[in-house]
Amino acid sequence: MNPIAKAREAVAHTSSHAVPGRRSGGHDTAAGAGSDPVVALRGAAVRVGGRTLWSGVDLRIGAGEFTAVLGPNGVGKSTMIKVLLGALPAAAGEVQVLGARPGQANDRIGYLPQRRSFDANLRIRGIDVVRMGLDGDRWGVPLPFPSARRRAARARVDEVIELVGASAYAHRPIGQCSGGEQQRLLIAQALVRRPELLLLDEPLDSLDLPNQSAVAALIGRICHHEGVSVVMVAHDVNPILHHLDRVVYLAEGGAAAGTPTEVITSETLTRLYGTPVEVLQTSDGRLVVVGQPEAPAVHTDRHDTPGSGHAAG
Ligand SMILES: Nc1ncnc2c1ncn2[C@@H]1O[C@H](COP(=O)(O)OP(=O)(O)OP(=O)(O)O)[C@@H](O)[C@H]1O
Repeated sequence: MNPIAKAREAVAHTSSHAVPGRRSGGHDTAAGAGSDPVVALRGAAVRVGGRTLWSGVDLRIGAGEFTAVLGPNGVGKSTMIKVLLGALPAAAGEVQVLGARPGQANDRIGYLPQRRSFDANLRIRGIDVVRMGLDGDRWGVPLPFPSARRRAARARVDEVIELVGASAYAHRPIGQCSGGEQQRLLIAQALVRRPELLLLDEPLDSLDLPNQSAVAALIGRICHHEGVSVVMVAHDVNPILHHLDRVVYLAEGGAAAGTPTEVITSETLTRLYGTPVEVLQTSDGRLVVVGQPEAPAVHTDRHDTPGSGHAAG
């Protein structure tokens, strides 16, 4: 076995679920080894376009945790979300989500796909976008609900809009809301059915720094105060670092999971990627990963050059 495969095997066997469950940020949630996991993968692999993106992934994500899925561009982070939703079958191994096969518990999951911006001329209001999370499959058709259920639905939409702090602009056309405002409204849409698990695909992408912090804090509150488990694909871990319970780093040959301080280290990432990786900390606490490899055949829109330093994620 070559040294890289050996290193990957070592990481796959020690890190994915054997990293001790010490908590990072002092969030006292019900998560941990004792409770049923919201997500469990065993020996999982995924193939797209005839190529294996990752394989041998063993992973347990506890209930009530805020977990980030990290890794180089093109490693298959968004694809993992698709696997969890049952949109793409695992090529090998076992995958369970909320105790069921992927796709079978989707009515208990809120999902925010990778960001799509709204056309500035779109007249549909923010509140209507949120409402679509409840009855989007019947858009434009009068609700057959009795009036008590209609009132309850309206109350839930108002409640969730208030929860994300979007009351001031929810009646404006969504195309006229800022990127951060649109993202809050989309998070409200994903929350409106009271999901137990929220799957978020790069929700901070293309937001400016203040909005990244504000939306990260909102997601942290939704997780730790509302008790919704969150699995979030992130390109940069720094805006969410202080809200996270766990991180999962994906690599071609496995995954490393644990608290941020356990996983985002030179030693763990060097073992995972089988190549020297250095984790540096700036004076303001930001993490910078140097030397993390690019996955092969990735798209090229926002990639760093291989071997260059970039924010952890
Ligand atoms: N249906 C498909 N057919 C062929 N290749 C695909 C398909 N879907 C995804 N891919 C490829 O699989 C790889 C992983 O894609 P994915 O979007 O999961 O990566 P990612 O880790 O989320 O990347 P990024 O950080 O750049 O968003 C990419 O190289 C992508 O081009």
